Formats: sequence, structure tokens, C-alpha cells
Amino acid sequence: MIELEGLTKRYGDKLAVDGLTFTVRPGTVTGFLGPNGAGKSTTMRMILGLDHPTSGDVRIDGRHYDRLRDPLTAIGALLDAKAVHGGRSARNHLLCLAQSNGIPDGRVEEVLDTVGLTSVARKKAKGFSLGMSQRLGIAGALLGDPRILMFDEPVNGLDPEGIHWIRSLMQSLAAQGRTVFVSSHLMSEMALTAEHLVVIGQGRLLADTSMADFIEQNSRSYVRVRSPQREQLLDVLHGAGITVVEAGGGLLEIDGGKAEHIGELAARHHVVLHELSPRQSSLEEAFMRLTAESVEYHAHADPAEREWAAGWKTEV
Ligand SMILES: Nc1ncnc2c1ncn2[C@@H]1O[C@H](COP(=O)(O)OP(=O)(O)OP(=O)(O)O)[C@@H](O)[C@H]1O
Repeated sequence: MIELEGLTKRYGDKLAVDGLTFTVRPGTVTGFLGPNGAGKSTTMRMILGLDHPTSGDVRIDGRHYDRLRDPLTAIGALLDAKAVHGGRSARNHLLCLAQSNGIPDGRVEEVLDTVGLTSVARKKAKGFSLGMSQRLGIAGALLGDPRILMFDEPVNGLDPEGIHWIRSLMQSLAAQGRTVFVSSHLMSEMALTAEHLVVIGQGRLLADTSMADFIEQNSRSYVRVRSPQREQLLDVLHGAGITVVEAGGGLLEIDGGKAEHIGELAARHHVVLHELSPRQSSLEEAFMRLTAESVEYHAHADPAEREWAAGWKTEV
């Protein structure tokens, strides 16, 4: 279990992590989500005692990281796959880690096998692809057979096979009763991997919820309509007691409506439609809406799109 209590980190006048309180529980994969710069890596570094909190507290199975007797047997982490001595072979890298942490040498072959690196164990780590480096980093995290595992953006830069492998590995570790805490900035990826979600934005907690609840609360089905006779269409829809929202770019959206019903209604009143499409909002959209206010740097300068992301749709 990882417990955060008012965890805060300030760099100069930048509040990177702002009073985070939540618990990561065993037996499930907990996704740690937030846009770039939200404070995920800083939080993970504080969990591992690599950064000191400005205030607040974080405990691993009830203890601070620096009070753990054999840290690698309590918590294993992959923070930066490239943070490996490149001149060493994969096997030697793991042997050094094992020996300096009182872990039997025999464990090295086991973890090499688990991550599928046995055949390249003699190769120098500097020649490894990103995917192989990720696997080596994960082998290091698994070395002490810890009850808690933490991975920072483990699927970044991986091919679909690598992503599938990491996803299954995390789920099997959780099924063994371990605590698995994994960060990502992709909601779609987390939806396939995690059972629980912690979402942060600008260092602050935005959601701490089960994935099932998040999906239920955020799966919105709606019909998108576009017509050159917008005003007539609005009259028809309002006349039928249907609520319509403006979605920008001349598009209208009708929550929970049936496309057939709207199409027939428009036809009966001779209103031309240029678009009539049933839609389901994606979890990525729900995540963007949740975090829109807290994104540091907006990729889209278009204010209409920003409003859309923030969920500021107006009824018309
Ligand atoms: N050593 C540091 N000195 C100053 N500012 C820092 C430092 N480390 C992080 N920050 C700032 O703190 C904020 C949080 O950064 P952090 O790397 O924790 O976010 P993140 O959610 O992991 O983002 P990303 O997904 O981009 O890695 C950012 O604004 C970052 O610029």
C-alpha cells in the first residue's frame, strides 16, 4: 500500500505537487493520470525518497522509503528506462543491483526470463532499443520480488506487442495481490489496464475513482447534427421538446437522442441535414474535459476547441 497525505512539492515559485492525499491499494492496477507537467513524476520521485516533500507525507506499507530495511524487496520502480550504466550487459546490470541489495544472484536469471531478455542478457545495455531498455528496467523493478510496483509511463515509445506485454504483466502482478501504480498521460491506455484511477492536474487531485465508475459517469451518447437550415431545425427540435447544445463549427449535439428519430423529425418538416451521426464520447474526451482547466500548455490555440475540451457547451 502507498499512502500520500497532503504531499506537496514546491520548486521556487512553482507548485509541482499540491497537497495530494490518496491511497494506492494492493490487488489492483491503479492508473496515475495527468497531462504533461501535472506532477506525476515528481510524486513518484517523492514516493521513492528521491525528492523531499516541501510538506506532507508519503508511506510505503506504513514506512518512509528511507526507513525500509531492504527497499527493493518492498517496492520496485521503473522511472527512467535509460537510466542504466550503458557499458554493462543486461545480466551484469541486474547482478550489480542484486548484490548491492542482498538479493540472491539466482533471481537475476528468473527476472531476465520473465521480461524475455535471456537471449540478449550478455549484450551491452547501450545497444538496447527503447523497448528492450523498458524490459530491463522492469526486470530491475521485479528483482527484489516486491509487493509494490511503480512504473512511470512504461509504454512510452513501445510497439503494440510491447504495450500488450506490459499491460498483461501489470495485470498479472496485481492479480498476485501486489500493489501496482502506473502513470500515463493517455486515458485510452489506462482504460485497458487499470481498475482504479487517480487523476491529477497542476499537482492537484482531480479524481480518485474506480475505472468502472469513471466510465459510467463519462460515457455520453449523443447525436451530432449539421444543417444548412439551422434555425428551422432548432425550431423543430425545440417544438418536440428536445434539448440541443452548440458544439462549435455549426454542429449541434443532442444528448441521448436517437439518430432515426431526429432524421425522421427533420424530414417531416422538410429540413435538410448535412450530417446526422450517433456518437459516443470517448474516455480520452472525458479525461480532457476533467483536466482542461489545469493543462499548462494548450496544444490547440483555437479558443472554440479549448471551450469544447473544457465542456463549456452552450444550450441553444
Ligand atoms: N527539478 C525541478 N525543478 C523545477 N521544476 C521542476 C522540477 N521537476 C519538475 N518540475 C516542474 O514541476 C511540474 C511537474 O513536473 P513532473 O515532471 O512531475 O510532471 P509529469 O506529470 O510527470 O509530466 P510529464 O508527463 O511531462 O513527465 C512541471 O511544471 C515541471 O516543469
